[in-house]
Amino acid sequence: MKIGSSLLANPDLLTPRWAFIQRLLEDITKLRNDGYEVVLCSSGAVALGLNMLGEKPETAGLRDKQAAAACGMPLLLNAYKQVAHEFGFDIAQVLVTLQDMEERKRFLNTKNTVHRLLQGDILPIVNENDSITTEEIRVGDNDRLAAKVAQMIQADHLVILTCIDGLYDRNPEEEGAQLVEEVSDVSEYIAVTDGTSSLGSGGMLTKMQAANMAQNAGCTTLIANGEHEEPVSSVLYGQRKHTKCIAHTKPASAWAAWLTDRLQVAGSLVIRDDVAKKLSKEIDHIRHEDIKSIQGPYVKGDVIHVYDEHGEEIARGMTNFSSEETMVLARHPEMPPKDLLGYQTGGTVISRENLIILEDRHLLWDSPKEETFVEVSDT
Ligand SMILES: Nc1ncnc2c1ncn2[C@@H]1O[C@H](COP(=O)(O)OP(=O)(O)O)[C@@H](O)[C@H]1O
Ligand SMILES: N[C@@H](CCC(=O)OP(=O)(O)O)C(=O)O
Repeated sequence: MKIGSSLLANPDLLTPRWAFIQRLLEDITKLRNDGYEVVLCSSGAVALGLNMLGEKPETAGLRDKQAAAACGMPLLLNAYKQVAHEFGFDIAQVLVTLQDMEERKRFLNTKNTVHRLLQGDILPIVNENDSITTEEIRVGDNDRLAAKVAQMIQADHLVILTCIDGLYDRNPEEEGAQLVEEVSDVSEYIAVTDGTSSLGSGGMLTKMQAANMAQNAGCTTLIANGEHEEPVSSVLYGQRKHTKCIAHTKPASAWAAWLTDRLQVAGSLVIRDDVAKKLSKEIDHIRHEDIKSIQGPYVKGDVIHVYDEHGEEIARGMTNFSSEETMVLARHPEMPPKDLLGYQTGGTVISRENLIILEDRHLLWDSPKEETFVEVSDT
């Protein structure tokens, strides 16, 4: 489950909302007794740390927020620790960065830690390590981070608690806005997800993106207002209104889900239209001679996005070469790759087992700006 900042910090005083934490952990105790394994993804560190620095949410910059997270994290965890103690269980903190989710080895390492904590009956509390992340290398919102965690542990449900009853069919401030109770295709709602609460980071947009990632991994997302006596179980047991984003009946494998549903784009390729048309039918990998242009820099092992010549995203895959190496290979298709790179290689840029062709179920990313691509034909 994921808990937004405005539920954990008093929006005016920026102090912990003890009563909410009490209700939440009491409810988690009940769920644990009912046999659920719970992982918590908690926001609130930045909001709770601002007072110590004399900063306000509206005016704090990135450096202020990095420092505020360092101030607020112990306050947040202390609150959880104290209340969990009352209910007779232990908590543990798992602080992660973007790379821990995006790099396969680190992802699996984090997964082992979370599983070991669950085995020990300890409640893992996950958050981004905001103090050491910068604008370019951060997840930035805990909605998508929670979806990554759900994907990691192959969760059945992701419950996102926020300050509103769920997704509305238009700006919730607009007259006549209606709660959407069930969503299959989240792409239908991306256009109506503008804006956040005063303490929030991603608003409904990142909740929809998170729901899509979870769906693809076979996990149903429930988005609900946290202001309730039994904030989570009442949603999970269908006792009050919320938004349910239904999991796909044929979820991707753990590998395919990790590869496809990502938090940041490392780089991109544009491939020739004739190859793009045959992809998945006659062609199942990408070779250096298929490439029209490259957007880097990226390194070997990064997951890159593949576009056709019209800017439509068609696949994602783990690359066998850095962007520099790919360019060298693509510019000299007539030469043996071994001679170009100085080591034995076949020149396949994305191998079959590392290439996922996108389906309707995936939210597509906009093509990066044209000027950021380097044409293979330019010398
Ligand atoms: N279509 C929509 N339906 C519901 N909320 C929306 C919608 N579009 C934007 N929002 C905004 O999303 C906010 C919730 O997200 P956010 O502020 O990030 O909360 P949290 O801190 O819980 O993540 C709501 O307060 C609302 O202003
Ligand atoms: N990692 C940040 C929260 C980021 C975030 O997603 O906030 P929110 O939109 O309130 O869930 C923190 O602990 O303050």
